[in-house]
Amino acid sequence: MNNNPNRRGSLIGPLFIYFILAMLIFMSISQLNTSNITEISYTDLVNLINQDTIISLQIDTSGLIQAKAKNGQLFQVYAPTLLMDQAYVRALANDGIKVEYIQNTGASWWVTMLIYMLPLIILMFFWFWMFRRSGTGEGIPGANYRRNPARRYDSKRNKITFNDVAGIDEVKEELEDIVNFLKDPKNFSALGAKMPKGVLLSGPPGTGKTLVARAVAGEADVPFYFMSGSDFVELFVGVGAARVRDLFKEAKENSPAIIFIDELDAVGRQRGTGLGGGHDEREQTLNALLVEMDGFDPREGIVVMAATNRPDILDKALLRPGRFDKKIFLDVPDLRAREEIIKIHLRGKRIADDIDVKSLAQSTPGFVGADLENMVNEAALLAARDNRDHITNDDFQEAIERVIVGPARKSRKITPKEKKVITYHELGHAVLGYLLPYADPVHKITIVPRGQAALGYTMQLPSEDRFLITEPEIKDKIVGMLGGRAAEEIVFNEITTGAGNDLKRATELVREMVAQLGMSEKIGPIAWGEEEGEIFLGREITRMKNFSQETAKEIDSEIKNFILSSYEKAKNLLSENRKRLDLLAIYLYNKENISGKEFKKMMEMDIEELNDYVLKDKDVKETNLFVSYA
Ligand SMILES: Nc1ncnc2c1ncn2[C@@H]1O[C@H](COP(=O)(O)OP(=O)(O)OP(=O)(O)O)[C@@H](O)[C@H]1O
Ligand SMILES: [Zn+2]
Repeated sequence: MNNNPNRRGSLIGPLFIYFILAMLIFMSISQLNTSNITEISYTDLVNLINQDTIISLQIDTSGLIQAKAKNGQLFQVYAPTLLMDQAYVRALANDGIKVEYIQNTGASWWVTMLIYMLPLIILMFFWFWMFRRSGTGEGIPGANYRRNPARRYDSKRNKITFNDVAGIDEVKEELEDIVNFLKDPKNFSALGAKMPKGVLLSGPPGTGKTLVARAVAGEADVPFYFMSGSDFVELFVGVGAARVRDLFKEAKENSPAIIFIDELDAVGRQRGTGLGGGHDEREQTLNALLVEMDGFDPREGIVVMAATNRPDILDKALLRPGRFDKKIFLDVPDLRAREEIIKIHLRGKRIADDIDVKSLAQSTPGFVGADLENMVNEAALLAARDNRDHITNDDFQEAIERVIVGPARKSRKITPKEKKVITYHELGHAVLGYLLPYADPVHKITIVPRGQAALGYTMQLPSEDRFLITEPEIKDKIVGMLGGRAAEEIVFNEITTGAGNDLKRATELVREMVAQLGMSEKIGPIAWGEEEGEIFLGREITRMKNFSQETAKEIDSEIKNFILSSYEKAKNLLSENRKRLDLLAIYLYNKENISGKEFKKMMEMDIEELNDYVLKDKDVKETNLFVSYA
C-alpha cells in the first residue's frame, strides 16, 4: 500500500516535467505574439469606438477581437456578442472602421495542443489526486501550479479615481485616510495616526465595491493587486494558501500597494461548518490569510481591501481588530446617486440635447451602478446600430427595458409603473399610521427596493418599549396593515400581489385576537385552539384543535368580519384624505425616501401648504402618476 503512490510518482514524474516544458515553450510563443496588446473590456472597446479612436477591427471566429487605434496601439477584447451582432459590425464598417474576419488565432494553438495532451492531463490529475490523498502537497518537481493568478492593474494606464465613482460621498470621506496613508506610509505613521490594515467593503452585487477599491489605488497612485476568493479555493490542498503567501509577498515587494480580495466569503466563510468536517483546503487558505494579515507591519504600506455580499457568513476571526476592522457598506443607490452615476457613464458619449438625466434616474429605481453602466452601454449600442452619432431618449428607454427584462442581476428591478403602485401602497400604510390614534409612529418610508423580497417599506416603531398591547392598538395595527392594499384599490382600482404578505400578517393577527386573546365579543374570552404545534425539520407538523366544528365556523366568520370592517375603515380614511395622499405620492415617487420627521411635518401642513411644499421641491419632476398606468 505504501509503495503504490511512490511507484506511480516515479513513472509520471518525467512526463510531468515534459509537459511543463512544453507548456513553457508554447507560452513563450504566444507571449511573443501578444506582448504589445492591451486587454480591455467590451465596454472600453465600445467607448473607444464611440470616441473615434479605433481604425480597424479583426474579429476571429471564437469572438476574440483585436482593435487598432489611430495611434497604432493594439487592444484585445473577448466579446462573442459583437460577433453575433452583424448589424452593429456593418454600422461600424459604414463609419469607416475596417472590419476583418479571421480564422487563425493564438487560441487554436492551444486547442490543438490540449487535444494532443489530453491523455497526459488525465494522468496528471490522477497523480495529483494521489498526492492529495497521501496528504503531502509539497515538493512536486518543477510544478508551476503555484503561479500567482493575481492580476495587477497598472495604475498609470486605465487609472481610476474617485472621479469615476459617484454617489458615495460618505464612503469617500472614510477612505480619505487610507489614501493619505498609502501616499506616504512612513510620514503617516510618524504622525502617530492609527494605521489602517484591512477594509471590508460589503453590499449587494454591482454597487461598485471593486470600483471603490480601484479608485483608492488610483488616488494614492499605488499598484493594485486583485484576486478573487474563488481563485484561492483550488482542487489541491495547499495551493490556495501558497497563493495567499505569494500575493502578499509580491505586494510587499512593490509597496505601498493595495491588495484586493473579491468574494472574500469564498475563503472567509465561517470555519467548521461544512458537512463532513469542513473543507480543509478552504480552512488552510483562510488560516494563511489570517497569518499574513497579522504578519505585516502597517508601516510597510500594504492595505488589504476585500469585498463580499455576505458579510454575515464571514468567519469572526477576520473581523477582529488588526484585520478587516474597517467596514464600509455600499448600498443600492438612491435617486440622486443614480443621477450622478449615469452622468459618469455618459462622459465621452454623444447624447441628444433633450436628454434629462434626472428623469433617467427616475426611471431606474432599483438599478445598481453596474446596471446603470449596462443601461448606458446598451443605449450607445442601439444608437450605433441605427447609425446615429448620438444617443436619443428612445434609445435610453429601450435600454432601460432591456436591463429590467434581461437576465442581468439577481436583485429586483422595478418598472416605473410598479414604482407608482409601490408608492401608493407604502403611503397607504404610512398615512394610516399617522391618522390612527393608536398606531406606531412612522419612522421612515422608502420605495428603494432592498434585496429580493421587499419592494419598499414603511417602518413604524413604537415610541417606547412595551410589554402589553391594548386592544385598540391591535385594531389600529390591523387597519394600518391593510392600508397598502386599500390605497392600491382606491387609486388604481386594481390590486397587485404586493399586498399578499400584509394580508397574511393581518389575518394571523386577527386570528390571534379572536381565538386566543378573547378580543371578540361574540367568541368570548376563551383561548381556543392552543397551538401545540411542533417544529420538525423546519416544518410545523401538528396543530391541536380543542374546539368543535361549530366554534371553528364562528371563529372564521368573526375573522372575516373583522378583516372586512378594518379594510373598509382603511379605505374610508384614505379616501377622505385623497388629496393629501396624492401630493405625498408625488413627493415620495420623486424622492424615494421620506424620513419620519418630514412625514409628520407634511401630515401636519394644510393642503395648500403641502401643495407648495411638494411642487416647489427641486427634485420633483414627475407630477402625474396615473397616465401610464393601464
Ligand atoms: N458608484 C458608482 N459610480 C460609478 N460607476 C459605478 C458605481 N457602482 C458601480 N459602477 C459601475 O458598475 C461596474 C461594476 O461595479 P463593481 O464590479 O465595482 O461592483 P461590485 O460591487 O464589485 O460587484 P460584484 O459584487 O458583482 O463584484 C463598475 O465597473 C462601474 O462601471
Ligand atoms: Zn404593504
